[in-house]
Amino acid sequence: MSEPSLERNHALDCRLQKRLGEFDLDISLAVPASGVTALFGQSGSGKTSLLRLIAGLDRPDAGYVRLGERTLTDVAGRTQVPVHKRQLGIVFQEARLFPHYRVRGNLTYGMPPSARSRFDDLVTLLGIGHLLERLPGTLSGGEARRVAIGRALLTHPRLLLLDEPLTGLDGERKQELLRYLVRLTREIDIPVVYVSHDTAEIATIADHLALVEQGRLTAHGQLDELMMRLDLTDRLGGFDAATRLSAKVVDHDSVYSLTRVALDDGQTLRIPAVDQPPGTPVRLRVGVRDVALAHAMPEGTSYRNGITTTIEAIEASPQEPSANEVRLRFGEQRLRARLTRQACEEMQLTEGKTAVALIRSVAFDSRI
Ligand SMILES: Nc1ncnc2c1ncn2[C@@H]1O[C@H](COP(=O)(O)OP(=O)(O)OP(=O)(O)O)[C@@H](O)[C@H]1O
Repeated sequence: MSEPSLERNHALDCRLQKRLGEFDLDISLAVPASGVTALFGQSGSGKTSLLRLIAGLDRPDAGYVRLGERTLTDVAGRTQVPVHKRQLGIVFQEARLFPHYRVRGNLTYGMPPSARSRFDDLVTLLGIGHLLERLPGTLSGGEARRVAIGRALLTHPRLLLLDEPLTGLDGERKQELLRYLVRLTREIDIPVVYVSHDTAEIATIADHLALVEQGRLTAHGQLDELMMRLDLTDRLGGFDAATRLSAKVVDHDSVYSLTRVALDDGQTLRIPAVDQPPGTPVRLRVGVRDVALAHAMPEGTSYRNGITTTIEAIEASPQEPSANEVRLRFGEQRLRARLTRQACEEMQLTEGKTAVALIRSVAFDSRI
């Protein structure tokens, strides 16, 4: 098996083959050195099997795993570094805490002295300070997982592996843990591999996406870029075709409970109030159906937001015979819209033309 060259900006490189009964896994994956990489795929596509091979819990039939310059697995070279020596923080669906140790003991178990200075910050970040003297049996599912994540991080890992960390939690607990995870992954300088089949969860937390289908990696890259790919609309359909936009808070309008945010080319949008000071980066989500196009900003409309864009591509929607997918560019950012083919024809929309994208204010979700 030939090995692709090791790229320096990757935390982890692997090429793994494994036969599991009838199932055949054959995946090459490079995990970027920063941000959250989501492994996304249907149930049974091979996400957990891949994670177990990376973690060293299973041995591949062929291939290798490298963490930076370090080889963790190499079948040809007969290398298989044991799980606890891999410098990986691993959190599976069940928290797997030591039942007879208090939370504090669970957190400090295996903690190197160098991590002591980070203990207080991490406990605060995960909101588990009030739980330190409790036994795991008295914790809720979400609390136990926060402790498990804290414990994994205090071992000084070079990569954090999270396997469906929100599974089994109810709606409110799920949102709460997701908020902690988003904050945590922004603050820590450790790359994260995040396994999930929940598109809303991934859209909230992930920077990169690896699409796993039937034991193969079928698409891989920045999530925002993949969501712009019209050819993936069907397979990423669960993401409810949308664009994620990065913006910065400019100011607030307390009378109407709106916040004005600036896009990277200076154009501004009004979104439902976000409780963040000016200058804070926010991520916005705009559904493809929440965008309309006009030749110019119309008068007397309920649309509050118009962005001047250039039409980059127009393609027939694979999902709706009556619709076209339109990709628009402004500055360095892009936006997708789904319009009827009839509207495109009547407005004579063609690639390269200027169009104003009209977006309903209420269509924005800020990233927690
Ligand atoms: N030890 C095993 N023996 C036989 N088949 C296995 C074994 N382990 C996994 N499989 C099969 O491999 C496939 C991939 O399983 P895997 O758990 O990796 O999927 P997944 O994408 O993580 O699914 P889910 O989202 O449901 O957790 C499944 O068809 C599973 O039945």
